[in-house]
Amino acid sequence: MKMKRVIVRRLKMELVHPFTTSLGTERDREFLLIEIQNQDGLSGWAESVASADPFYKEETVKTNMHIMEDFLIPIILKEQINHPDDVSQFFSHIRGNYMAKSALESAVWDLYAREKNISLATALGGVKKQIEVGVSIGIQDSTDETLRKIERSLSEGYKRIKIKIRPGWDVDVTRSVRKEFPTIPLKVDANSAYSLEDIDHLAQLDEFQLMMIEQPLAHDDLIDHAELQARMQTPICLDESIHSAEDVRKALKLGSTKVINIKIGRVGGLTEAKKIHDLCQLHNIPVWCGGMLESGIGRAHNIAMTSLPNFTLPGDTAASSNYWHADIINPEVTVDNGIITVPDGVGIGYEPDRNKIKALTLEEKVYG
Ligand SMILES: O=C(O)CCC(=O)c1ccccc1C(=O)O
Ligand SMILES: [Mg+2]
Repeated sequence: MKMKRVIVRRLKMELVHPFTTSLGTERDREFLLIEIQNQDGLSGWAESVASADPFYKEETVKTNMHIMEDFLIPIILKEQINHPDDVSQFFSHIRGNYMAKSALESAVWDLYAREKNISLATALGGVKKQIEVGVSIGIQDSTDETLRKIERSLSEGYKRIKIKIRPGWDVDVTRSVRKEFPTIPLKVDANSAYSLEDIDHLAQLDEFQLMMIEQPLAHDDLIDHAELQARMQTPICLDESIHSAEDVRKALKLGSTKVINIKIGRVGGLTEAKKIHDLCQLHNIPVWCGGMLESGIGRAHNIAMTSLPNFTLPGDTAASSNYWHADIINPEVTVDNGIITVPDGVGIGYEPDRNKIKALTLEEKVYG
């Protein structure tokens, strides 16, 4: 592969509904969209899941801009990349900055699949033609609103429900949900809102036959999660704590987790995501694809990755219309009775809509 040009666009898209977690409320998403062009005029696309604020993880749109411009893009333009797996090798001496690396690497993956005239799912070794998806429901103003939102999602066919929790909005709301919906696949996500001091409180969640509790403790912790897991029956699923297959190896050794949420951006790209998938498969640890309120382009990468065989639990990849008035791909991502059909078109399988992208672009930088 020979990369000719990298275009970084900064976009802002307004969410259909505000999304509240223990980290705060998001009303829109500002993010970087990457287009990498080769000599033959083909383009590979991806987005960075870094947001404007460093609340979920350290990275932001601005730190991504800096790392991409000063370190990563010069590598993409200079090195001979024979396969997308090479990219993470070329990036490996740059510490951290997973989301920035992932955005560029994922665009190389899309370009690679387009050059080979195959789908990204096929390029990754995907096997599933259809994937099951659930929905992530933010913290609402009242329990009633939460119940109504869940009811609507279930009527749309979503295969499982995740609700966000935080101190003051956890055991009681979960009890109400369970009472109204005794048998639905249900899980909760705390986004690191608790500490081991809350161990007795969190253990009350064992009453509710949850599929899992996602990232209850600190964003960078493995040790305390192991102590909590020893105390709770509900499986712990790590999100924020996992950046690599190495992190997964350590978490399994410690007993910190029984399920892994894979987010391509959080682990530095699709090559590392595949490694985590394979390692978990080897250890009979189920994985599922997390979400970061992506536009259609990041969503398309998530769908391709979820076609790998060990994505056995429904992911957070809901329909475009769950987030956006109008998405930036054609067609939009649609969900039929909780199922997305993995596109078999070339690359990510959805066409980026240049007119819509242009209308949402606040800034554009061209390299090469
Ligand atoms: O619908 C989605 O994209 C998932 C939303 C979600 O849960 C989330 C959104 C932003 C940041 C972190 C998380 C999370 O999974 O913890
Ligand atoms: Mg999470």
